[in-house]
Amino acid sequence: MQFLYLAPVGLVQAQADGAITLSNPISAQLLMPLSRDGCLDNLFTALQDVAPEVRMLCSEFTAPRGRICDGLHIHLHGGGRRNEPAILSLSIVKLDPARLMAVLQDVTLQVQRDRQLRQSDAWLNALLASVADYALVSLDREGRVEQWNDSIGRVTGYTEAIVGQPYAVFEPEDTTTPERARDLLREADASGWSVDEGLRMRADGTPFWASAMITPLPDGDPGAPDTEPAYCLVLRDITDRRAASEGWRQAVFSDHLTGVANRRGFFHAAELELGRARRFPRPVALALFDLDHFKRVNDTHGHPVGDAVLRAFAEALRTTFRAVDVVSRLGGEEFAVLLPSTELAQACSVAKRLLAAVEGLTVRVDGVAVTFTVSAGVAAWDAQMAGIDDLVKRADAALYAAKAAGRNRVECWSSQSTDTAA
Ligand SMILES: Nc1nc2c(ncn2[C@@H]2O[C@H](COP(=O)(O)OP(=O)(O)OP(=O)(O)O)[C@@H](O)[C@H]2O)c(=O)[nH]1
Repeated sequence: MQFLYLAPVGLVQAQADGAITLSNPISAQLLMPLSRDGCLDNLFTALQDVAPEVRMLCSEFTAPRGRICDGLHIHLHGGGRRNEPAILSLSIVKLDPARLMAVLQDVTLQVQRDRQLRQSDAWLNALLASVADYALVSLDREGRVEQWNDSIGRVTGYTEAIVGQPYAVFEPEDTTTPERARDLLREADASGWSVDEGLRMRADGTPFWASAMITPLPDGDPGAPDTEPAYCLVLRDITDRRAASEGWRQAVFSDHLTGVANRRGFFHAAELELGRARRFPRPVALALFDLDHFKRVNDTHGHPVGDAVLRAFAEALRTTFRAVDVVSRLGGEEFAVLLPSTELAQACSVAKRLLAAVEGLTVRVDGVAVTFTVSAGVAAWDAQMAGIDDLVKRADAALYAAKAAGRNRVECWSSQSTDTAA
């Protein structure tokens, strides 16, 4: 009896003909406004105007007990204003041949929310179906693709098999690091969004230039499982726009002779990378390269052959280092490579690999075959450094040590190499 009174839903016990034998306050609240004469003694009479079928449903239910209806929605005329119920949910159970139990609930808000959700879904589906050059990707907390949709298929060609993969799957191999991918999520957390522009790859291996914007989804529940959607990634194919600005970028940031980044491009990229390393600590290494006795190449074979050697060396750098590494010509026969997310030892071993590749290289131009060697100095970023100039100084000291020790070798920075340089 106490349960009947305290239940958060309307409960009505009635006889087979609808005569009410027991009801709780909530059911009275819900049914009273429906009653024509202000009396509440029969369930069927109370529902006569809004759900006349209930009487018939009960009379046609011939089994001795069982569920007559479940969650039947009753739409009330004129409801929904001033917080009045507009939709009731009604379930009726036949307890035995003589008794019915009805459960009534005001589901107005719930139904409205469902309708709004369905409407949002319809809008989103319409959007996904009509956008031509955007892929709208939901990501989980770890940045993995959470769901596939048509826009992803259209822009990137990926199928549902992409679900669960890190969003870096859209980026060509070696053009990013897991740290870089995480940076964009953290940046989005901190400032509401993050944008990255760069090369992306379709499932069939064709590249396109994309702008990628990540925004955290509102109301993310911090306790939700890691696989729940937590970010929205909007990937836009901007190859056309990029083509228009490419000439300008090339002129400002590329070395005209070798096509790698120029001094300006290097310092621009390095400042960005060190900014990231300051915010989200991770290793960064720098390798400086200087061709050995390059003056002799020019003096012996002429300047055009020297140029061909510089171009061949830049190509060797490009093929040895990862796409995410910033290969640049600082000037003359001096080159620099910035290696994000790389420890000193790893950077030294790649530099050694490069020297070995150069040793096996013969540049043939105008009937002349030229071989050459190169020296390298490698240093690693540490948080005590004021900026990129400090890192360049260290790598330069190591390079000086490599030249002093006989050339065609790699030196990693240590306090001793600083002494040598001094
Ligand atoms: N062909 C060509 N030569 C260049 C270019 N820029 C600088 N150089 C030459 O690079 C040479 C650098 O010579 P040095 O600084 O004496 O160095 P090195 O002969 O390589 O000797 P070490 O570095 O001590 O091994 C000079 O002869 C410059 O003229 C360029 O764009 N093209």
